[in-house]
Amino acid sequence: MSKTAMGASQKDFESAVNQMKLLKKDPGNEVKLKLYAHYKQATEGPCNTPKPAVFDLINKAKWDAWNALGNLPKETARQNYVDLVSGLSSSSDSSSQVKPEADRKQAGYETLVMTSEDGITKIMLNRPTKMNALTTQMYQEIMLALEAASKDDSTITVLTGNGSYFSSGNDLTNFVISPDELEERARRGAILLRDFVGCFIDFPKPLVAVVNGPAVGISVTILRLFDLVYASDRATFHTPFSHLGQTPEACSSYTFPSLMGPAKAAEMLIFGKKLTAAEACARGLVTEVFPDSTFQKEVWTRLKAYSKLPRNALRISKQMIRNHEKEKLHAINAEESRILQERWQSDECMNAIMNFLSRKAKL
Ligand SMILES: CCCC/C=C/CC(=O)SCCNC(=O)CCNC(=O)[C@H](O)C(C)(C)COP(=O)(O)OP(=O)(O)OC[C@H]1O[C@@H](n2cnc3c(N)ncnc32)[C@H](O)[C@@H]1OP(=O)(O)O
Repeated sequence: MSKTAMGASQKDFESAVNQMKLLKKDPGNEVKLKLYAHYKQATEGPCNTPKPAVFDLINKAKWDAWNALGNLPKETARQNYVDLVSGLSSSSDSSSQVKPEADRKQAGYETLVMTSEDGITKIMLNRPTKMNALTTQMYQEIMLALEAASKDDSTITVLTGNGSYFSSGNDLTNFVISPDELEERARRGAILLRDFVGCFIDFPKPLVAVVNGPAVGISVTILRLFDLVYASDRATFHTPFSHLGQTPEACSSYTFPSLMGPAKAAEMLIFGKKLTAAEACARGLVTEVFPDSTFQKEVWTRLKAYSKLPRNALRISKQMIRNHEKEKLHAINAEESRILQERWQSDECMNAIMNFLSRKAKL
């Protein structure tokens, strides 16, 4: 649907509203909130209802989105709504078309960029405007990408981030749900977490993290399941679980104390101390730190040289190291996921997420 000098007509708007009802694929919470806000602004004007109670998570998030539009004119909101729906319809149209094999690989991932070159498969988190915060879709796509990488003919697999962050961890809007959905969503979240971490425990080839910028939460704890961790000196490592009413995951309740000693692990995992790249390297979480100005060049030169080493020897050596603790890691992963399932339903966790969503608290 094209824009006109006058903006979208009422007819365009109504047709977009109807198109939304036919949309097959869930566009995700973020887009749904935007659509809601623009619909309300287009039909009722600026937000005019009382702010919902703090525990009414879903209505509060909707109210915030509508209220954030301020005095945006109805015509502009109508046009924005039409544009949003038009973007969604064209992407779902194109995904339903049959594509040639080569295209399908690229189109398969919406939140990642996956490339293979010089014996290296690179999985890049690609949500730079949200600091590569991990949505449910992203966890699922990372698992698919790891499975594909485990079977391709590359020697090394790399995970990195696009933009200024490696990743800001779990996307906190994953928790924007109504109270009656909470139990079921926590149950599904725990399964997703267990399966996600399980893919890293079982990954059969050398796995390298290229930590291009700050890392938060699960994007820090998962690092101990990599074989090499290269970090820019701009990167920081932050696990603010207690601040979020949550507890450690990705086996870190076991791997961090064994890596850096219980006292240093407690400082990070219980008290949320943020480490610089140099500190993380001193504690054994990072293999090597590079100046940000030469980070990409130095790291990729190093990895290209490693990727020429005998592939099977690398793979077998990695598996020999991992096999000593694989069973234990899976048991710890299951237990941590079970505990988080309970935590996600706690008032402490809900309050922390509400604070983030209402921008009272930032790390
Ligand atoms: C099923 C699996 C469960 C696994 C469990 C894992 C536990 C964890 O990972 S806990 C860690 C959770 N992460 C956080 O608590 C980080 C929250 N984010 C922040 O504190 C700040 O955004 C951050 C310090 C990372 C960056 O601050 P700024 O540089 O000031 O940028 P902005 O805050 O303006 O961020 C830009 C944009 O991105 C959105 N964002 C960033 N991180 C997240 C996140 N983790 N979840 C949701 N959204 C995130 C932020 O809201 C901004 O969005 P807009 O306002 O729409 O522009």
